[in-house]
Amino acid sequence: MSDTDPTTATDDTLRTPIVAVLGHVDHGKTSLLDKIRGSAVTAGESGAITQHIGATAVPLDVISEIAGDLVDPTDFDLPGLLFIDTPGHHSFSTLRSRGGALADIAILVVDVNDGFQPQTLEAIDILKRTQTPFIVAANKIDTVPGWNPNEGQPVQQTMDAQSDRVQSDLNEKLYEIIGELSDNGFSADMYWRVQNFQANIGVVPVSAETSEGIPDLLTVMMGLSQRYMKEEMEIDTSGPGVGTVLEVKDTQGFGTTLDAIIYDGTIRNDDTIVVGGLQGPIITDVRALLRPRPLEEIRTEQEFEQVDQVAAADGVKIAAPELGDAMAGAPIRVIRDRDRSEVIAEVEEELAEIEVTTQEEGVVIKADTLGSLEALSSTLEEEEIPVMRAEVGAVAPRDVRVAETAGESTNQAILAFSVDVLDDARDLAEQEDVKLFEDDVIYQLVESYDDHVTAIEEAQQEQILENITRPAKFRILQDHTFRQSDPAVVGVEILSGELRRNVNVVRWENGEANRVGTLKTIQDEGEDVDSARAGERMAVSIQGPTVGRQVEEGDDLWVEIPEKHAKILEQELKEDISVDEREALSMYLEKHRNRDPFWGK
Ligand SMILES: Nc1nc2c(ncn2[C@@H]2O[C@H](COP(=O)(O)OP(=O)(O)OP(=O)(O)O)[C@@H](O)[C@H]2O)c(=O)[nH]1
Repeated sequence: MSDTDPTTATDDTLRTPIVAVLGHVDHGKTSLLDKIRGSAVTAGESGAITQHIGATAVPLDVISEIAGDLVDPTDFDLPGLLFIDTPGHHSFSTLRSRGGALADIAILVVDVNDGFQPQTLEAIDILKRTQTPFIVAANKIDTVPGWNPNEGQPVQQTMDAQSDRVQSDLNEKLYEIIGELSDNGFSADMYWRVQNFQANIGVVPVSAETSEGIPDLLTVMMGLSQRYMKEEMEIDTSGPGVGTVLEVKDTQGFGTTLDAIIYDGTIRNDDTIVVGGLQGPIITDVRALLRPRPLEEIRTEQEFEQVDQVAAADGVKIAAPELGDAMAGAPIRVIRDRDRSEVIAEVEEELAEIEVTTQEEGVVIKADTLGSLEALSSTLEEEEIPVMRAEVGAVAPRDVRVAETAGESTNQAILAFSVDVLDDARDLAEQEDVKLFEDDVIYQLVESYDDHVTAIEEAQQEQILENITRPAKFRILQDHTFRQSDPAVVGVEILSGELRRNVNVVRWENGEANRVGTLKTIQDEGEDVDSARAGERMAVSIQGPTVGRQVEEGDDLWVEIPEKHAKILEQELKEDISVDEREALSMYLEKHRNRDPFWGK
């Protein structure tokens, strides 16, 4: 272990704040992280920046070197910042700790040209829900037309050096971002105007390309943590370690291992730990704690070196037996001198805390980590989409078997978030007509499911409409009786609605609807047609009446609508029928309701 690495010094009582980077795709999360790492490597002496599992630690002296005049290291006693290496809110929601987000603070990256995009909003929702303080990095300022880059400079300095037009162009874009933040319930301003970072979101213009504004970004993050989070950073680093599983993976020579972030206490290479697993807590003995070798030694035999212990906050790879069932996003707790059952109970509680509500009827959801399962489930809850089964892991045939049992056809679906679908599960799903939805973006996953539901509902609606008698009113034309009876064939004009074949026909007499017969065919100039619309004139055959007796030329006739159909039409399908039909329906209902006010209700 290097002495200059503050994050592993066990006598520290203030731990490193954990920073996550979120934002819309391509807005520059990875570039920004790379730039921070790169600047740190350049600024620090060799070895000052250590490789960690899943995270990059940037110590305070390196930050102050990058930030120059902006930071006076004597103002700070926090050891630096620990940046989580995998950007994006997917990893952010995986990175949970007891009671919320693992990250203490976040950077929301927004492309100045692109402004707020769907994933920006999704990230904001997650930050709100987890109550994580954040600042906004308004990225790509170097792309403003006419921009004159000043590599690595503080942002106000480089902005002042730009032409008036460039300055006003950039300001306009920045104010748009501030406006969008305010639309989402956050009061925000340029960071140098923000007095109270708890009440206001600071916007830091940066370029991940030219490093302009990077000094400011680090300064603001450091200041924010020091000012508002110092108390939360006060931990007993010598206590038993507490952490979160980032990833479960095979490591050559060590079998299944856990990449984990320890956010409290210390983990030692002879500790017994409790880890959240698919079937409940796993109790196992640490075999080795691994961290990447320093860069200069990387060519030597092994990628990892063993360490005796790791203190919060830090990333570590844990090798131990029986980790096959461990879940990404699950808690890890060291037992050491604590009561074993108490620690197990704590892990159980933490697992139970991850809220995924399931119901008897609903869809099946699968996700790669507990955190993402929780995030997906909460999105579905907001959308009122019921979930029947929720699990971490790849989609397997038994998931299809479960989905198949859903009563509603819309629920015979599996929503798979960032997980594999086993080949035999895919085949089975196709065979059993269970719909599979796969995506790495929650809102897109939910959107494609929604589209599917809409399509099913529309098809069902059409099916219902097809089997329902639709309203129409028509008049027998004068001098247009082609045949008097058996069946009567007369010329008619459709007055309202759409007339179809094979319907019963009524005539209103003294407030009563009297059935006169069944309309069998409709002909347009000698050709059979299925229907006729208002305004059209047709020849129709009606089985039952004799013209001159039950019906007369000039009579107004109506399609007879069964009461049940009338009710469905009025209550459920009103939006799906034409204006014309709606008009015919309301006249028809009115006639009935003159006699019986509750008809069709
Ligand atoms: N000119 C300029 N280009 C940038 C800047 N930051 C990022 N880019 C470019 O924008 C593109 C996307 O950047 P990434 O860092 O991959 O974006 P990301 O948000 O990590 O994207 P995902 O990981 O795919 O979600 C890349 O081509 C970068 O080179 C910037 O400040 N200026």
